[in-house]
Amino acid sequence: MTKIAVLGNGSWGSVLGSMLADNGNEVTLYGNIDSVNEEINKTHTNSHYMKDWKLNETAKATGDLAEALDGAELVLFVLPTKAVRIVAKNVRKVLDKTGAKPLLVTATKGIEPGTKKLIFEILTEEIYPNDSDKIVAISGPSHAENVAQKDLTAIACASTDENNAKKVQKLFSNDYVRFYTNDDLIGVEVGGAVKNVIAIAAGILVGQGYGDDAKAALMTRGLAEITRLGVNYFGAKPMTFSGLSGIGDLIVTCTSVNSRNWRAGKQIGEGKSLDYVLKNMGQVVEGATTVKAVHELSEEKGIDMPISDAIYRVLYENADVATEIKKMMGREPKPEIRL
Ligand SMILES: NC(=O)C1=CN([C@@H]2O[C@H](COP(=O)(O)OP(=O)(O)OC[C@H]3O[C@@H](n4cnc5c(N)ncnc54)[C@H](O)[C@@H]3O)[C@@H](O)[C@H]2O)C=CC1
Ligand SMILES: O=C(CO)COP(=O)(O)O
Repeated sequence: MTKIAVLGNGSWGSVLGSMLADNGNEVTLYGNIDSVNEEINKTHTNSHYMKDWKLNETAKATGDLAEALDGAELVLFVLPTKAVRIVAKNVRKVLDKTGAKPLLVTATKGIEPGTKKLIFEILTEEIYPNDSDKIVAISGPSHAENVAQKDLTAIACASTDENNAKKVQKLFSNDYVRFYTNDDLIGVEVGGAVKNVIAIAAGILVGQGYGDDAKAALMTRGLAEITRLGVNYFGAKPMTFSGLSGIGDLIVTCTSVNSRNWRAGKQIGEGKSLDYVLKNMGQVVEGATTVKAVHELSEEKGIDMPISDAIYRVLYENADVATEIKKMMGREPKPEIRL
């Protein structure tokens, strides 16, 4: 039995925490909403984030970070990107006091605007400077709603240290979720983060009434720009984007009604404002944050990211969706394969 702290008890944190408890581990969930912590402890439910579902009864919740981290050998970050740095700083303070050196795992999918850092880079900076070997990222086509129902799922677990990736693979795998190790930590994180932007675009196309050809074109060209950014700016391996956290996650997020990014895009395509959509979602829409970082990179580094740039303009510069689609289709002719 491994003692695990899960930071973030929304939809994915609750489901992963419960799954790890099902796998025989001692799990404490940490979250910043008292009523959610109380509900998990009293009725083993989390009705705001996961309707009609019960957590493993041994999983506990707390709003006290030191209590969650006490004795933890593994700390799993399942927070929205915008909360990772602040919580990581607080984790560092606790670990400095106790001297503990737990393995860090991130399930968060995003790029921090401003710094343009991936999640493992934030955790390295804030918790283990110069030692990213102690960090593993998990990413792949996996919706909390499906895993909660024990649907069959496959996820990549990536680290610069093969043994740490294998540790996570062993601890997290069971008869319905299969984990594959991957040595491209960067590529796995880039794929998981940027597909959220493309999923917003996929939703917008549906909201505008476009069909299957448009969806397939968007996903394929979306993967091309994810790969271009991953390889040219971050130094990812191109093959990673043919894997679970590349094409795999792109497929599920661009096609599933469970995707918050896709649902947000669909409403925007139907004419709703971003503010309205985010307020009513009640859960994180990571693509709306990551698109800022991607747009900054496209402008500052000259990386050609036409879909992400158009989504940025629609979300943050009031650009008209139909005009953006027309502009995209009218770009100068290009060869298909180029990095
Ligand atoms: N929901 C899903 O199916 C999946 C989500 N992810 C990723 O996991 C991450 C989290 O997503 P969800 O669980 O879906 O989000 P969510 O919106 O359902 O829950 C977020 C949780 O984080 C907590 N939180 C926010 N700020 C906090 C802070 N400063 N301190 C402590 N707790 C804080 C909230 O109280 C809430 O419990 C995202 O990066 C998402 O892309 C990845 C795979 C699947
Ligand atoms: O990452 C996910 C699926 O793999 C979750 O996507 P959404 O945040 O769009 O729901």
